[in-house]
Amino acid sequence: MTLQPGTLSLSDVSVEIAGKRLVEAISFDVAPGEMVGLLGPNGSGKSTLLRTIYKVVKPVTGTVLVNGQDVQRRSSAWVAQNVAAVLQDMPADFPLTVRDVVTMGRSAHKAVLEPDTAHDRDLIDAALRLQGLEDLSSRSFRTLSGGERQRALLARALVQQPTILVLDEPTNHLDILFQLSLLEFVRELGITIVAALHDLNLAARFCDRICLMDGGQMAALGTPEDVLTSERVEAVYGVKMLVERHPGTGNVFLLPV
Ligand SMILES: Nc1ncnc2c1ncn2[C@@H]1O[C@H](COP(=O)(O)OP(=O)(O)OP(=O)(O)O)[C@@H](O)[C@H]1O
Repeated sequence: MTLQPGTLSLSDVSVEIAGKRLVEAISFDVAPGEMVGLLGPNGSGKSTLLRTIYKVVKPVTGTVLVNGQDVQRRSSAWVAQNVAAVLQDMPADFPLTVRDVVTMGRSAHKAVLEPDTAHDRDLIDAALRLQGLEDLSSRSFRTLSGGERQRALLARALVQQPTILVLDEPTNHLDILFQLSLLEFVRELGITIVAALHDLNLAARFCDRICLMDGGQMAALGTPEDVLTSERVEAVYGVKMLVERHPGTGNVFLLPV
């Protein structure tokens, strides 16, 4: 059986740092083109779990298979060719332009010091254009606003041409229009996405399934309708929420009571 590109499989993944279990026996599969949202309170282990997918953290138990391959047994270069990550609060105190930062995404597919080709430049131009960054391309990355930086980092991930996109709170610095357009945009890419999100309503609208984390464990996994019940949200977040159907989209939406 051949696996379609974009298959992700987490099996019994646990992470321990400094003797503390931060993630406990998480298992789920993500199908090609599916978007799974990781939800959960602050400190519930979302970022730590995401780090195991792009091989920055090594699990103490379990495996992460990307396209059927155990990421721990593959090189960082192989992982970068298959998985791109857009992270929150990336350090910005370096003297690179926006274009330089986006260009870094191509390094996953190139040897050290290999010059850019016309194909690389086309991809970089297209990603800058898609993220509305053409006019900012020669600006220093560190002078960008939080939202502009986020879009530049997404452009960098796009030129990496991943089969799986990992997003860690991608809408953090974005105004509501950019939150919606970013999530619409990444959904239309048609690639596999795992995204840590804090906004339950955006997650309900854009994710096929939700993995709800609580204290490093999986509290629930399923469709937004199945996972985001008022009882479960109150149990995990400690907040009473009214769960309704959005009259326009038909998605569930939640309001604090
Ligand atoms: N390198 C580390 N050393 C010690 N503890 C860590 C380390 N990294 C994460 N933690 C702890 O692990 C727990 C989970 O952190 P993680 O960042 O994965 O949570 P999160 O769900 O992404 O949180 P948030 O929503 O606040 O971003 C937290 O209690 C955090 O303090």
